[in-house]
Amino acid sequence: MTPLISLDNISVEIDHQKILYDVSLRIHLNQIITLLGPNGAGKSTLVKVILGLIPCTSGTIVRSPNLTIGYVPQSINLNSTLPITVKRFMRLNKQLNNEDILNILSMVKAEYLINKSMHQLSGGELQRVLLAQALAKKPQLLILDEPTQGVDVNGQVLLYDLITDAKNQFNCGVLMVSHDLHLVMAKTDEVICLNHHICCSGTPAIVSNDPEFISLFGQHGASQIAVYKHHHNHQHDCCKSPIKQNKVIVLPSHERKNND
Ligand SMILES: Nc1ncnc2c1ncn2[C@@H]1O[C@H](COP(=O)(O)OP(=O)(O)OP(=O)(O)O)[C@@H](O)[C@H]1O
Repeated sequence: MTPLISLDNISVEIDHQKILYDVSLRIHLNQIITLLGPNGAGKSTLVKVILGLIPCTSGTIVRSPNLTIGYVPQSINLNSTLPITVKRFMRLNKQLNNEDILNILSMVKAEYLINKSMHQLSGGELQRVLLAQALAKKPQLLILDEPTQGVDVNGQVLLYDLITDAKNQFNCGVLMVSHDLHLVMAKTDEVICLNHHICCSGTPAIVSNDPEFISLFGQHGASQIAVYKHHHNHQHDCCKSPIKQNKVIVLPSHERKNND
């Protein structure tokens, strides 16, 4: 199958600082890729390169013809002096009529927000509206940069479910930056760990029924605990998370509490 986008040996240098080097990846339709790595690893930069917002210093990018990309940014800056309802925000996409807006909002369980001010939305509600706007163009590729920032655990579970539903509905490829390993892994076809270069990648699998996770996240959330397979036969220092070769990740209890 032809990839939606292919990156080959991409490097990005800004002010003589190497932010990315030797990054190669492919994203296909109907595939979810999760990008993880420590702060400052270049994840957002890579996303911007893929979006065409930042040029690469070397390497090649090939996009499939007329590729449509829906993008959910890390955050948006709304002018607090300009009131804007969810409906008006959705209308910034001029091709949408009222029915389209309602349909796409109901897809992300946000139709009840249609007349609410964007400034009054909770973190989870805002992310769902941003997701709706990204989905409104029926993207072939959906890109999300830390979509669960400021969202509580139940909201995170819902958001990842909605992303998976969207992938199934549109058969699109999905690339998301996420730190929510324990929630996102069961939804992910491929994990890429970035620390200025791709230092490891692998395929996750579902683990089990840890009673503590069940009590924290409920049966549904607990079913999403990660297994991470490290494909390389060498070690890197990039992965802050407890990723070991072919080992199950079990988050330490203090991290679980932090995620509460
Ligand atoms: N326009 C820029 N000019 C100079 N340096 C930049 C620029 N954009 C990013 N950087 C630097 O590149 C590095 C990678 O930044 P980036 O935001 O891509 O990391 P990240 O992995 O997304 O981090 P985080 O997890 O904290 O969001 C950082 O050291 C950052 O300061």
